Amino acid sequence: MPDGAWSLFFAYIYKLCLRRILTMKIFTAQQIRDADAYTIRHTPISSLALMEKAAIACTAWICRHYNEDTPVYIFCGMGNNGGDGLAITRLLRNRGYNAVAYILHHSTKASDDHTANRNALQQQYHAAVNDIPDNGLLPQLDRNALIVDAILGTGLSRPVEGWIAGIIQQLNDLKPQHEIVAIDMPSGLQADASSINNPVIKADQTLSFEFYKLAFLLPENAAFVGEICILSIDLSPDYIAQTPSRFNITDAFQVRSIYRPRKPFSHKGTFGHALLIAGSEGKIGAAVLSAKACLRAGVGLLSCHIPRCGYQIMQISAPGAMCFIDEQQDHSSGFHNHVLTPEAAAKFKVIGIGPGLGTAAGTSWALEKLLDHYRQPMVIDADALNILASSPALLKKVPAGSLLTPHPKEFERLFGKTANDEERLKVLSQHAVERQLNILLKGRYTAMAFPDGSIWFNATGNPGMATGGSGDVLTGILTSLMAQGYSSQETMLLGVYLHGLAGDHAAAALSQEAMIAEDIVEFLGKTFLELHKLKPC
Ligand SMILES: NC(=O)C1=CN([C@@H]2O[C@H](COP(=O)(O)OP(=O)(O)OC[C@H]3O[C@@H](n4cnc5c(N)ncnc54)[C@H](OP(=O)(O)O)[C@@H]3O)[C@@H](O)[C@H]2O)[C@@H](O)CC1
Ligand SMILES: Nc1ncnc2c1ncn2[C@@H]1O[C@H](COP(=O)(O)OP(=O)(O)O)[C@@H](O)[C@H]1O
Ligand SMILES: [K+]
Repeated sequence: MPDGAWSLFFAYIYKLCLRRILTMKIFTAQQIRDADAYTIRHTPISSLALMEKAAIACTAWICRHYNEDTPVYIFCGMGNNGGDGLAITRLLRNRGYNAVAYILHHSTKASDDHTANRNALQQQYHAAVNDIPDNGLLPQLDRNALIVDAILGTGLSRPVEGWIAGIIQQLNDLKPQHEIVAIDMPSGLQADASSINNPVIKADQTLSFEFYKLAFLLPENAAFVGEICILSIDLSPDYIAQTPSRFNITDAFQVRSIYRPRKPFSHKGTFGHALLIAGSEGKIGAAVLSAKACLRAGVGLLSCHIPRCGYQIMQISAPGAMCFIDEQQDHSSGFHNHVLTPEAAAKFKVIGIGPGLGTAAGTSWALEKLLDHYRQPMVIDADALNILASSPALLKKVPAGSLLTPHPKEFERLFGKTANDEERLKVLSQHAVERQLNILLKGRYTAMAFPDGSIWFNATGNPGMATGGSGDVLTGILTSLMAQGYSSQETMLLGVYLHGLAGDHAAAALSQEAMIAEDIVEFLGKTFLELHKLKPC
């Protein structure tokens, strides 16, 4: 290739990487409007052309997923979301689809781009434009038609009510005979606030522009959002780069830039010695899963503190791990002895505690003693969290920089009930900031809150991981990465991503149903290889 072509190629790859990094940001509805306006002001693209770009991307997606025989009904509002719908109707017609637009007059004034697209559609395909009167009655729809929801997008300014709410209800009632594809947002869903008890379209698929919206990542909105596809419409990279966002989503390139491949002359001392405190009678499996994950995620040395009943089980299941055997048969109560002096504590790069630990009185007592002496960041999970939840004074003693990994029930025990998911995120972040802790809240999109107030979501993982022991595996991975010298924040971002991706590989090989927590450990190897192959951006 000539030199000029190479530099063009590299510029293209750089732009691609930059765009990937930029679109990790989750903007508010207002910031998205600003991005839109900035792009129109600072690049040679008009607002109508931007709408056309959005419509072209949606049309291409629809054509890839539905054939020309599918009747398409497009319900359009009076704003720019409706404008998108009208443009999509025209573009689908151009491609031979029987697409018809229905306009809902929820406002007396249409946006300029809505009007321009209405005129363009009417001029080319007069019969494709219909108005729905405000009696709120839906037209008769052909069987198995596709419904496109372009009623309301990020311009939603209040909960939907009245006859528009009635239309949303009627459209939802048409499922499952008809699938619904929402443009940008399912109508009625607020981008940045809870929509609990509001009328919202229940989309099977949401085609959204440029960014994930916060609402898409909240469990309470799962029934509205369906599958998500983010379509790029080339909003200004300058605006995106210079605009701070509190919420972000991790991606492969970001975690690749955190991941540090091993240097040829490194030795087991380079990768740290971790102490894992886990297991009680009947729950030694949790300790084993965690230990195996810790070893597979690359720790240099691993010691496990376990009750007497777990000794043989651990040595046989995870021969790579060393064992400290507690005096107690069925639970651990002497693990604080490892850290009574600073010299003893310094032996371990990190302590991971919790999986299957139990909440016996002796265990709670030892945890209190441990927290009295140990000031390094720890990884705290499961029963260790339950013990902390029962004592606010103990929670205060957790060393700054520690990682707390509650699932929703443990979170509620620790920090109390909340009215909705948005409020729960606020509480999550507030505790991370005030206590200088890194706290994740497990789920489909695990939310990770950091002491600087930022919240990162993870998108890897699948429902196959909803099986006992998956969380124990995560604790092992996080403990391992901390031991290897990753910072608390790096550990969380990288560890949660790897855990989910290993789960995705396990599901692809074995099915979501048949995969079990051990399989997440088994597929960590494939996951590291995949990460290693990526070039950091
Ligand atoms: N930024 C981008 O990346 C790009 C964005 N694009 C698209 O633009 C969309 C945003 O468009 P938008 O700003 O015109 O808002 P939109 O969602 O159509 O709603 C506004 C209308 O709804 C009304 N209204 C509000 N609440 C209501 C309620 N509860 N019940 C009833 N009515 C309600 C409000 O009227 P009013 O409040 O005055 O009554 C107004 O008429 C975005 O989602 C995307 O699809 C792409 O085209 C290109 C690039
Ligand atoms: N539907 C899902 N999509 C993605 N990840 C999931 C899903 N269900 C569970 N997980 C992941 O599996 C893990 C389950 O953890 P946890 O509930 O603590 O399990 P356990 O206590 O049985 O070890 C979490 O990391 C969670 O994010
Ligand atoms: K919509």
